Amino acid sequence: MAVAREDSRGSLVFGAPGRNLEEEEEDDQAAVLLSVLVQQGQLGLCFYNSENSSLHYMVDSPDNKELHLLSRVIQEVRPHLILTSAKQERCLTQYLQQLGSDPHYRPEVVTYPYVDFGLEVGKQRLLSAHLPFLPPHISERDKMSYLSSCITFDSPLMLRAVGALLKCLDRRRVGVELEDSSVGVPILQFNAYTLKGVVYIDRDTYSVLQIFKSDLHPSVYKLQSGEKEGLSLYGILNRCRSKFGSKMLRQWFLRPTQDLAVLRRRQEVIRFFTSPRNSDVLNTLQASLRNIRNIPGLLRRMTLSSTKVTDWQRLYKTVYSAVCIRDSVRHLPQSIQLFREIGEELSDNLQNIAALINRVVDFDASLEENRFTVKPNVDPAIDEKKRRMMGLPDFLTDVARRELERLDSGIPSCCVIYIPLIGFLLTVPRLPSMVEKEDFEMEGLEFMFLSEDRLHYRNQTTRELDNLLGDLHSDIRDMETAVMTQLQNAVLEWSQSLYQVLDLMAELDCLMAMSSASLEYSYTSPKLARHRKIAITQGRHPLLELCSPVFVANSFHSSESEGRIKIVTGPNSSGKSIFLKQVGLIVFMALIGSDVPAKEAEVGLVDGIFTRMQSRESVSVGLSTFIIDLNQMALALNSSTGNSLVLIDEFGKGTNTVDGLSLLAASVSFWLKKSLEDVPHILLATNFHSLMQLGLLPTSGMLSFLTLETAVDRDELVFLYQLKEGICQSSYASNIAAMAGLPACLVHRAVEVSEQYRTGEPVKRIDRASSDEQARRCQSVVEKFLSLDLEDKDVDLHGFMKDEVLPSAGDPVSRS
Ligand SMILES: Nc1ncnc2c1ncn2[C@@H]1O[C@H](COP(=O)(O)OP(=O)(O)OP(=O)(O)O)[C@@H](O)[C@H]1O
Repeated sequence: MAVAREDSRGSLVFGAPGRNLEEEEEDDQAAVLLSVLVQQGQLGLCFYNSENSSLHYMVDSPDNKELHLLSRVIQEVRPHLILTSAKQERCLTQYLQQLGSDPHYRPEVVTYPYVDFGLEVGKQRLLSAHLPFLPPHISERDKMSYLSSCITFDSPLMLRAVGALLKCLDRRRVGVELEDSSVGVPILQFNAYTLKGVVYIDRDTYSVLQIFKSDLHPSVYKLQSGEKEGLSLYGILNRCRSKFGSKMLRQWFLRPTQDLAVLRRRQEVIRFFTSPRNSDVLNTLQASLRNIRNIPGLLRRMTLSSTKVTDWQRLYKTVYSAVCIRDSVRHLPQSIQLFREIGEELSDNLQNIAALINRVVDFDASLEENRFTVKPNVDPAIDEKKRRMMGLPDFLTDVARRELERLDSGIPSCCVIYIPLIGFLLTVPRLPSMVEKEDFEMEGLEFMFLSEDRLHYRNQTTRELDNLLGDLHSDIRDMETAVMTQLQNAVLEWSQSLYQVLDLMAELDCLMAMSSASLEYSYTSPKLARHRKIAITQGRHPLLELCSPVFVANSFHSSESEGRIKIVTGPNSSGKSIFLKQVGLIVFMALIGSDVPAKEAEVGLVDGIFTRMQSRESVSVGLSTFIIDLNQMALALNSSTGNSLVLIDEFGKGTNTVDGLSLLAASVSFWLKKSLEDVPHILLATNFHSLMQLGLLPTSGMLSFLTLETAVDRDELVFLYQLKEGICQSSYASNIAAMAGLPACLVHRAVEVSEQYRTGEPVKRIDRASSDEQARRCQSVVEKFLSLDLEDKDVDLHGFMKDEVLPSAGDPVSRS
């Protein structure tokens, strides 16, 4: 990480400047700012998301020295800015420095003085925060008791972090950069943030299993516009109709859960929609969901002065569609929890909001005038002014006629016009004789200006009109703006009902998306339970099955009785990695509540999926491939529990064979030495056949061996991709090399050497044939030498040596 620098406010700033918050606001990108404190093994944090003006807090929780919990939160939230105290624990400093070495993600790290993280300071800042949903004149005591229902006050570290975060928001004016300085940064909702029950999956696993596939990190809060999802599990399951549905799905993907109640709630909805009888309902609801817009964005704009006509239209459509969806869902089985909640919890407030907007906003006129316009009968004063405004043209024509009669006979015509903010004016055409300014003067008229060849004047009559009618246009505008503010406040007071719409609709959208995918790809609903068993019958790889014309399904059973450690061998390209990944993906899908690609599946809720598979790009990380492999293996060995799934593919091949083999054998033995309940489900693929041939593993009932079937047909290897019990006897490396197009002579020689090495024979040198050739050449040199007449003075001995004996060695005489 780069050196610390001082920002304009005297705070220390580390690392790359990061993305500018103002720029992001223009891009309509959310800014996420996270404030964190670590003290004596406890972690306290909170973060603000400007997209929906929400403050998320996490109750103080224990974290280890490596700050795994913090790293998990950062992985999920991807804050643009991390704020912490200048006085902090070493582990946090180290963690932040390490974060700076990640080329894909460089948040701005800012430190504030320790005093900004005081507990009382935090509470005071919270009290004076801008909370638009509260009535403006609420007493401090009432505000405090209300706040205690929004945010927990018994997490001191978190509260201290909140204080500093609020200061930072105010200083940077996050989301209100363009507003008047009296407008505070709004907080529209408080959300408790929790990772409890979340299945541990690290970034490498997400990447190797192709759960997400995009260059940028899959952050919940930072869906980049223009970011394309490649072939990935998220890509094929995300059929959400709304943006917030996609966001929620992403969050589910980032937080696979062990919470059985949550998973069953999702499963029962998917089961309903995947029933062929209900496909019409699915289509109708999906169509209505399209009309539900970004409620947080709309509400945020209502706290500022930037509500547009289109915002009112969208809000009306959103609320109206939500009411329609609620009414349709009320006809679906109310035994399904989500349907019941939609039916009950989408309150009549929504109808009230829709009715109020419909009664107040004149959408046609608003669009025409491109400003908020009120319907008749909302405010009698506005109606009166508008009436006057409507009658104005006739009335002014009358006035103009009378004025013309009073003017010089040389003036051909006269009008009375109204210009907003200036008032009423008399206008006459300029006569050709009127050249100089003095020529414009007329008796009883005060010259104002010349525009488009017309002269504009004020006189007694226009002044009387000003007094009588006032600045009608501006008055109407001001009065309508006041009505809009009242309407905004009413909507903001109902914001809780609107957020409820958002959460329930997002959930419905995600589940309908997963149902559509399940129908299209013929998935099945897995049985979930709190046991330590995984049983997948005829499982498939959800991505490969879409790209491959034929996919061979395979089963996987892991339990105490069927062995928890499976060693998979097979020739290269026989399907080992795909099998490992397919098991990982099926378990993952079950843990987000989705149906799975299998004939049948029973999945015990695992607490983590650990992988040691192909390594990340080592150049950018700055570590050798082997070190990365070891790090991944260390994490699996140290952090997996009897309830985890561990997938290991070709561990140990990054160093010399014997050392790699020993490390692999030692790792398996490490798990075998554990008591039965502490051994994770392990699936290990290897090309080290000597692991079994040399008997490097202890005999254990926990260990079982699987191999992928192949056949040789007329010297050609055929992959059957079918898993069976046993150990692969040959690597078939030569057949595979030949299939890959290596030259036949090279493959032949490789087979020869391999055979001699295996049988312990000395490896015969490849240059034996050419030594005969050499003997023949020597003989010819000797014969030529003997034929030379050494007595003859003209014999070119030097040339002979050069050409025949040492053709490439330069000057042999001088060398000797
Ligand atoms: N079950 C299957 N059905 C159909 N095709 C499969 C199946 N499994 C694997 N394949 C095909 O075989 C290819 C190689 O599979 P995979 O990468 O899993 O082999 P491997 O045994 O791990 O090879 P290596 O040991 O060289 O890493 C896949 O890209 C896919 O095209």
